[in-house]
Amino acid sequence: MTTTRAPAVEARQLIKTYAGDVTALRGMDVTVEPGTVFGLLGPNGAGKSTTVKILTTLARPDSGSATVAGHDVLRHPDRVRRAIGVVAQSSGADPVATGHENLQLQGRLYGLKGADLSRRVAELLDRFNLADAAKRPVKGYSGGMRRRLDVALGLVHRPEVLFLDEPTTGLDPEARTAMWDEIDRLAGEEGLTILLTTHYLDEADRLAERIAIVDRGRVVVEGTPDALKGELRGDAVHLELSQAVGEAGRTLLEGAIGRLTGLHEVLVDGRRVSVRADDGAAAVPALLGALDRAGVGVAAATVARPSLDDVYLRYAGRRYSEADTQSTDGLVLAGGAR
Ligand SMILES: Nc1ncnc2c1ncn2[C@@H]1O[C@H](COP(=O)(O)OP(=O)(O)OP(=O)(O)O)[C@@H](O)[C@H]1O
Repeated sequence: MTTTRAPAVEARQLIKTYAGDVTALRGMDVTVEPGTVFGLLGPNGAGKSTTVKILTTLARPDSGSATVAGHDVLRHPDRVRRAIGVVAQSSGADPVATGHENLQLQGRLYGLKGADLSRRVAELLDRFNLADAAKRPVKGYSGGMRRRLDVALGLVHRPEVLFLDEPTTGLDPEARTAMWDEIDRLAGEEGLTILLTTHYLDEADRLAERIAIVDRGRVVVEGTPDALKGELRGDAVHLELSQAVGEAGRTLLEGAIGRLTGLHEVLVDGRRVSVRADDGAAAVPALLGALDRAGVGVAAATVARPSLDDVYLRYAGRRYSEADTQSTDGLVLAGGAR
């Protein structure tokens, strides 16, 4: 017999307007199944942090409802707080205190004490590879160590649901990969439910079983990374012509390429030819042949799997990079999300 477990997180039609008439959420819906990693993906200002703030009881929606670990965030915020761990964008650790002291304090805040507290702190220091640095003040930690301590702090009281708000922003590539491995481990071995927000397409692709793409305060599309990418049929083939073609050449080429089988969405623009192909590798020789017969030289050809950036473009109607007007710091574009 199969039993259906209630979602670990369920938000329905959340609306939130800030002072100054900024509508941060315009009907946000999120459902996260227990024991899964869910990624809220979107550029700056999309509404990810506001959603997390409401789900973690730090902000109230104007309307809409939400439950976390089965508790209503508005009616039982205290129960929600006991069931969740929160790793905010900015570190909550005291920089003057040591890693050990920070964890001890956090544990006491959640009512742990004595041998139970000491055991939990030692376990987390070990687990997050911070045992050697445990007696050093946090201000001397590297970015990666601080972030690992932040996650450890969020886990002291053994929460059911962990919220990670941009867990790897500002980390170098090595620390980022280490954090990804850690998140994988938490989800896999400990059955923790994780809701993470991220700007990084490749991060969502790598970690999350399901992704919701958020744009202007609502989810524009949701699904598994593969399903989202699979919606973009086949491979993207890009050719660079040795010379730009004019209007007549464009029509001629689009016609010639369009007659080849297995190719769709042919677009010729100056020196660029973009085509969707059922099988990109097989399409290249056929394309080169067609262009050769049309007397057009080709300087370069690339075949790429569709990226989440392409999905974003399709559903949000703009490029991920264009949507992010405030900061492109570390933003991973199409190349990172293959
Ligand atoms: N306290 C606030 N007061 C006024 N406006 C706010 C406040 N917090 C967020 N906003 C605005 O609400 C919108 C959504 O912001 P939010 O921080 O939820 O987006 P985000 O997707 O988390 O962005 P980021 O990736 O930059 O954290 C933005 O237009 C933002 O400027």
